[in-house]
Amino acid sequence: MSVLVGVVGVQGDVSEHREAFRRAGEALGIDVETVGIRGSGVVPDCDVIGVPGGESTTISRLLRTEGIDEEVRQHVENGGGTLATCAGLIVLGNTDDDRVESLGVIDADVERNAFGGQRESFEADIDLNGLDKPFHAVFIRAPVVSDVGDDTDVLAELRGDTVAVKQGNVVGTAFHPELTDDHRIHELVLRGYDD
Ligand SMILES: NC(=O)CC[C@H](N)C(=O)O
Repeated sequence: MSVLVGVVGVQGDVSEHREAFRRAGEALGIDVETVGIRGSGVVPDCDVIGVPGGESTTISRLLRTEGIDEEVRQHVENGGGTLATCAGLIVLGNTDDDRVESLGVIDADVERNAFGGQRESFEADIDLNGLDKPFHAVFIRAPVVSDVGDDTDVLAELRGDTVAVKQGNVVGTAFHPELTDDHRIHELVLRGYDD
């Protein structure tokens, strides 16, 4: 059996995510095929989707104009595996920034650019529930999760701020797990597809 992973490809680190999912599949012994999602009609065929970082204003607008937003909503509501990173987390969660049309399918309030000016980009080793060793996380103009709903678990915090969440098969990170050679977060999403 092979698992089809679609990475929303309207903007952001698409090829890095596709590669990370392939490598995570290899590590788990799962045959992973990947596809870029640039228009409607692809998400319904995907077992797993990734929504990358980039600029959440642009990504949310393109999802809507391309007719991908409702398909993503359906996928998440049907329990499909999903990895949403940085801007992807902003778009799938709830933000009160009205320049972003967030979908609200991850029950988490997300604050854009929460680390502000001088700490726009930084790296940190963080402990993440479900991983046995710390994860080296790259933060780029990253958001934080300011509140989560009852069905959403906090996976990781950085100095008191929530930076990774899990809701069923959906994992959201404020940082960029596709930018390092450590694919354990992509593996977390693929687990459950290994039979
Ligand atoms: N690296 C990122 O994805 C940055 C997200 C960006 N700050 C936004 O609000 O959309």
